[in-house]
Amino acid sequence: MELGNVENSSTTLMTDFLKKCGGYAVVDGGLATELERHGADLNDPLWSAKCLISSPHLVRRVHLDYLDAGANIILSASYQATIQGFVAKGLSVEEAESLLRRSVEIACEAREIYYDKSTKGSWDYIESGNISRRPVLVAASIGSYGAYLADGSEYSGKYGDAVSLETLKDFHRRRLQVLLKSGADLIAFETIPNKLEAKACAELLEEEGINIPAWFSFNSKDGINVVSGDSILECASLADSCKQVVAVGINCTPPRFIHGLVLSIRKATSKPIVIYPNSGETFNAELKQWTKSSGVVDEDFVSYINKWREAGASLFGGCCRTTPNTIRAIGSVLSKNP
Ligand SMILES: C[S+](C)CC[C@H](N)C(=O)O
Ligand SMILES: N[C@@H](CCS)C(=O)O
Ligand SMILES: [Zn+2]
Repeated sequence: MELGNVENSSTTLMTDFLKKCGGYAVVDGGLATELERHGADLNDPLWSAKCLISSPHLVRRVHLDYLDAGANIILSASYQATIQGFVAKGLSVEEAESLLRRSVEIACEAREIYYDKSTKGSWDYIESGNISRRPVLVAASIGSYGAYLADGSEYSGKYGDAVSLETLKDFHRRRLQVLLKSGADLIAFETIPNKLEAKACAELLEEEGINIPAWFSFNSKDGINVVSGDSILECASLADSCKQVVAVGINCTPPRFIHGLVLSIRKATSKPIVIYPNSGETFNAELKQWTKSSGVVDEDFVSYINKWREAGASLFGGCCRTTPNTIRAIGSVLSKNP
């Protein structure tokens, strides 16, 4: 496919999707958070991806809970699933690649189950007088290199001088190729902590001639820059110039920082902006636990939504420590102000 066509078909997918959703779409919430709430122990270098081996039924269950809560986009459990990480656990490369594909298949199965249930909520989208199914996209999650390091590096973005653009491209290449052929509608690059990694992902998308749309989601700890200190404007501009990127945004960042970041991103791109903050709590990477003190309750989280919408965002969900209740509340706010 020529690059011009790639841009057109990718952009159309997101534009049509948002139109069908009524202009604003609901993204799911914390996947790992819910896996833990259901009893999974994620104190492991694979973190949530461990469940792809030990409890795939639980992953499907959590996807389904988010669909029941109103999500239009669900993200696969591949955030910290890497071929390198699975091989370090003793799996073969073939088994590792199969688990990556499985992460997307599980999300697709949840979507099928959800549609089959044909509940009132799943038939609430009306087009030309006809009642249709609520649009649901499955996004293949790709966590940053820092996620694979399993030491919380996605919250610093400091990879050291030894990690070059080529290192990052080599790290991401094969997983991206596998996930591209997994049946996902969208690739979600999540928690990108620095400009170098954004550049690596953008170059890979272009070099591989990829015809599935992608979003780039950065994270921040000051509301001004991405976590490494790189400029959010420069990161968003980089995403803007990549043809395959259909949305740019922020995830796993405290809600109080989002408004300013949306305003900055809007200066760099006219592409849809995706926002899925965490609860505002802090992650202790050594214990792999969250420090509870500083979080916001669902009502507070949701009170920000209209402000983020006015600033220019159009896809809203939650990241770590948010739950189906958060997502239900987001859907409710959006439907009250169509
Ligand atoms: C988004 S963080 C909470 C994911 C877990 C982290 N990469 C770790 O393994 O410690
Ligand atoms: N999609 C991942 C992101 C972690 S930052 C999750 O929700 O667990
Ligand atoms: Zn998160």
